Formats: sequence, C-alpha cells, structure tokens
Amino acid sequence: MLNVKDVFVAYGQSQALHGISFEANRNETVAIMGRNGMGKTTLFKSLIGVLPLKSGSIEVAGNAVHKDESYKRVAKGIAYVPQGRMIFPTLTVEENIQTGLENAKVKKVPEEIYALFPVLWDMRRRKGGNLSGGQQQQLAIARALVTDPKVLLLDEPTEGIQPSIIKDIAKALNEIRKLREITIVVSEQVLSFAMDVADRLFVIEGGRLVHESTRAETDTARIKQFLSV
Ligand SMILES: Nc1ncnc2c1ncn2[C@@H]1O[C@H](COP(=O)(O)OP(=O)(O)OP(=O)(O)O)[C@@H](O)[C@H]1O
Repeated sequence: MLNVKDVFVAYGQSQALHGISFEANRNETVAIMGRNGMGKTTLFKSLIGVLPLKSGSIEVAGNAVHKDESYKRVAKGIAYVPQGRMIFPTLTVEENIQTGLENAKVKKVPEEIYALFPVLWDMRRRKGGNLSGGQQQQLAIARALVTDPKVLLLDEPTEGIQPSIIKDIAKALNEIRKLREITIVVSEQVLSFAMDVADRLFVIEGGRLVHESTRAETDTARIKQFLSV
C-alpha cells in the first residue's frame, strides 16, 4: 500500500535521511522507533510533502506521490497527524474535525468518528485549546480520519500524554485498523505502545533504518538499547 524507496532528504547541505526504504501493507501497522533527532519527523514530513525529496520515491496503492504537493497526496490517500498535534485552539472540536472535510461534499462529521472517540462528542462545542493533550491527540486523529485515508501517518502520538490515555490511543488505532483495514505508520519512542499497535517495528538511527522485526520476533531488550542514549 505504502511503498517508500531509497528516500534521501537534506536540510541545505546537511543530509538527514540516507536512503530510507520500506513497505507497509494494507491492514498493517508499522512502527518507526528512534531517539530524538534520528530522523522520524523528517521522514514523516517528506512522506506528506512538507519536505521535498532529494531522490527516491513514494507510492500509495501503486501511484507515485513524491512529486505532488501535500493536498494532492491527501487526495491520493495519505493522512498525517503531525508531532505536537497542531489542532486549531480557537476552533471548536467539531470545527476542527470539519477542517478535514474541506473538500468533502458533506460537512457533517460521520457518526463513526464520534463512536471511535466518544470524548470528542461530549466536547464537540468546546474550543480545541481547552482539551487535554490526550483529547487533542484524539482530535488530531479524528481530523485526519475524515479524509478517508488509505495510509494514516502519526508522528509520535504519545508524546506528552499520560500512560492511561496512551492505552486509549493504542485501542483506538487498533479499532481503526480493524474497521477500515488501512495502513498505519506511526513513529514512536514508547516501546510498550509500539508493541500494542504494530505488526512490524523498524528502528531509525542517523537517518537510516537499522533494524526490522515482526512484533512476534521483536527482541524488546534490543530495541530498548537502540532507544537509550
Ligand atoms: N529545519 C532543520 N534544519 C536543519 N536540520 C534539521 C532541521 N530539522 C531537523 N534537522 C536535523 O535532522 C535530523 C533529524 O531530525 P528529526 O526532527 O527528523 O528527528 P526526530 O527523530 O523526529 O526527532 P524528534 O523526536 O526530536 O522530533 C537531526 O539531526 C536534526 O538536527
């Protein structure tokens, strides 16, 4: 479903990604694990088109997207939940979700979204800025989901979120995958969360993927070593 091949990205002269390649299948969740500064956010920004590739390719369901602007990538089936959530603090919860429906014919938030995140229904008239971090994360996921993506990208969704809410987010992601059979790619530093949601785990270090394992064969001690400074 998502096919990333030999992706190189640089900030000016400074090379950040050195040839990233991986595939993520339909109805599969993949976690990209790595410490701060290893290239997770750079990879996600290049997948959604905020950062240009120096070389390499990105395909969604067999269609090349790496030359497209972000909005076209969304139309081709990628949705992005950025690090730090980036919801609109002065819009209500409902209005925030509706921003994801900009190009849709019907602006009504599908019931399925509120069924997945009941707290968003309870809070639908509140301002996004008044929600807790975990609720804002659920809001950011809801906003991404209404574009009906084939591939959902989430950059460090557990960052700054309490452990009990992290479990809710894992549950929601598993539920979303079960309902929609989409591809989910998540970057993470929290191993327990990755083990709850991912079918396969990768480790990124210095802009390269240095490890891959299925969940079943994952040696958690080894991953912890990668994640510790
Ligand atoms: N705007 C920028 N200009 C120059 N270098 C940058 C820029 N943003 C990131 N980098 C560099 O690119 C590398 C990868 O950073 P990136 O933010 O992708 O890491 P990360 O794994 O997402 O870390 P974090 O969890 O802190 O977001 C780092 O060496 C970083 O210093």
